Amino acid sequence: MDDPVLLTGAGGRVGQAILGGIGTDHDWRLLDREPLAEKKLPPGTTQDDVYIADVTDRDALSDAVSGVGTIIHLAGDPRPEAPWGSVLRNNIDGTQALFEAAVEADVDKVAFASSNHAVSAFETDRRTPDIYRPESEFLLDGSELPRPGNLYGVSKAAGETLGRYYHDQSDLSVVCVRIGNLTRDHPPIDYERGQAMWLSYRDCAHLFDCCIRADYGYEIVYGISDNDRKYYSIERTREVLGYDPEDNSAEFE
Ligand SMILES: NC(=O)C1=CN([C@@H]2O[C@H](COP(=O)(O)OP(=O)(O)OC[C@H]3O[C@@H](n4cnc5c(N)ncnc54)[C@H](O)[C@@H]3O)[C@@H](O)[C@H]2O)C=CC1
Ligand SMILES: O=C1O[C@H](COP(=O)(O)O)[C@@H](O)[C@H](O)[C@H]1O
Repeated sequence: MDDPVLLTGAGGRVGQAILGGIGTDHDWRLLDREPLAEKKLPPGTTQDDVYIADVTDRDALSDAVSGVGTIIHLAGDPRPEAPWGSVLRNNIDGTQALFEAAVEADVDKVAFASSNHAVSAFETDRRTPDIYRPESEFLLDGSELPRPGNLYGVSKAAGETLGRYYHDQSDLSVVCVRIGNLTRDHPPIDYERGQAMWLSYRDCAHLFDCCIRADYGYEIVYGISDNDRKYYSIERTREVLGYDPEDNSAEFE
């Protein structure tokens, strides 16, 4: 197994979903630019395992990645409406710094938090809302070119391309997970798009556990629950990572 695992953006929603599900299964290092309250640390992890640093701080990153087997890289600006200055700094520069540090430290694997917004412009007026419904056969499978619907999506497509570059330049394994809509306890209400791309907290934790344990080269996969409504295929996620989701937004309708 590829422990210790560095989790960037550990204090956020995705980070906490992961730690809530598999917090006791790995030896963690947690990085965030904000301090992490005790309640955000899984059992067995202490403030000594926490790095309070910005991902654009290359010296701090070099310290945090030393001796690490796998990195789950979540830190960044998650807002679909985020302005260019913020995604350029936090998402693109930060992700480049992260991959560079990973290669320099001989890390084995990086799982990168990409997004549905890297491909959200596939949701044209002609296709929607039909593709959000169970009868639709329209499926993206990760082999399509990015088609971002906003500058945040552009930054995620850039992160995927940085991953491709660093994988090709070194033996770093990279999986880019195009995460759907992570919502705790139940799918988003009255929001068909969100129900089609719902990722439950337990499926999220299981998915990133698979990213730590599986063997891969370079992959782009979708990260959603096994929803009846879906326009993202999770076949590749199952095949390459062994992902076996338990939740389905249809069970809440
Ligand atoms: N929540 C969701 O449904 C989805 C999230 N994602 C991606 O997953 C990742 C995590 O998202 P969330 O947990 O929802 O966001 P969040 O805002 O809840 O958490 C992000 C965490 O990263 C930290 N952070 C932000 N910029 C940083 C920087 N420059 N250096 C160090 N730490 C920094 C923040 O302090 C925060 O704790 C993001 O990259 C986001 O784009 C992708 C698709 C869907
Ligand atoms: O990438 C992300 O996607 C989710 C879902 O997008 P939405 O536009 O349907 O809300 C979003 O909630 C999350 O904040 C973002 O990081």
